[in-house]
Amino acid sequence: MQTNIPNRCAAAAGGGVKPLRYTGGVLQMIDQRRLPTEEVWLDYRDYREVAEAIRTMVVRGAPAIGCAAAFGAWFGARDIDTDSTAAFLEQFAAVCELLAASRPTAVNLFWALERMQSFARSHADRPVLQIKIALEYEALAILEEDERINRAMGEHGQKLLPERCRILTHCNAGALATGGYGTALGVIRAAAAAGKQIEVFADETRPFLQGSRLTAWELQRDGIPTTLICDNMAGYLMSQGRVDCVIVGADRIAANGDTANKIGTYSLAVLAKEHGIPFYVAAPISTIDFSLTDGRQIPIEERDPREVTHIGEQRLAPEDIAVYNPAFDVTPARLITAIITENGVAEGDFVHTLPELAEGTKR
Ligand SMILES: CSC[C@H]1O[C@H](OP(=O)(O)O)[C@H](O)[C@@H]1O
Repeated sequence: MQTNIPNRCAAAAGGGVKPLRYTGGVLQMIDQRRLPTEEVWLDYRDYREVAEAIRTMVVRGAPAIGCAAAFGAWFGARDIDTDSTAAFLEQFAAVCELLAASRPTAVNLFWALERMQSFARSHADRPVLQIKIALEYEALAILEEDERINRAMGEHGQKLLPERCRILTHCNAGALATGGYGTALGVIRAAAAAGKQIEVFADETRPFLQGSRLTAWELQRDGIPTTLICDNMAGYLMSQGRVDCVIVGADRIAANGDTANKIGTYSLAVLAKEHGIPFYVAAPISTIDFSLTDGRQIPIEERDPREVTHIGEQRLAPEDIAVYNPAFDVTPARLITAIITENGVAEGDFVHTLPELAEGTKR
């Protein structure tokens, strides 16, 4: 069922729209493929439908994907029909495996599913019904924690910014990519809320256009001055001295700070280095994959060539042309000035400064 419910109140509060809502056992997600022209909310009650929503990018953005997967796992657990805890845990693992196969790069997906499974295992001494009830609350906790984490991240990040700051951002690392408030856009929101004079340049971010369709939409609703540019304009803008820093999100950060993010991020980092512009990554601790020593180990998703050859139904390229469509690239740590998290800002040798920040955080 589709419902058109304006979400002005959240936007007015400067927190941006919340892309997921859970009410009465139904997960409602805004269909991000149809923004900015249509604000359509879709209802989800089944884990397979949630997996498809992640795969087709109804919901996208590393933390938002993790939040959606947590509710998908809860839906799958709810429908398991057994009183045997061992059988339940085995079937629940299969539910999480299907959800994990939806997209490969954003580690938050796997972090959320592992958190749901380890939560279930830790309650293995309880009756199955009690485990199921507890899993619903764990999914809610993951969603509610996410906005709090992003607001803390925003406060740490905004302290890095001068009173007047012209920020270039890529893709959408906003409220739409999270449980609320955003990561890179959370830093921008926090700086604006602190009274700093913020101006944003948003890369359109081909081929899925998260920048022109989502970031521009979010920041316009917040009343934050934003200028949309094509991806190939970023270098010229920097050469004109019109960018004070770059702030982006992340989908997976290796232990040495190498960062996978939307395709085009690496190019921006090289350009920023050339022009002596600070390059910041904003991401929750849950986006750091300490099991990977460096970025070469991060799986990079390749998506449907049609995303490149078409805009909607409009064909842009000749039929049968070869297409390469990696959804992410990896920015080496040496090009990253600082990594902003909810626990503070990591700089310098990330191999040491990231674990220090992560100390004591449920990962
Ligand atoms: C707050 S992380 C958002 C992150 O996810 C985006 O990828 P996608 O839109 O394909 O899910 C992009 O890499 C953003 O930086």
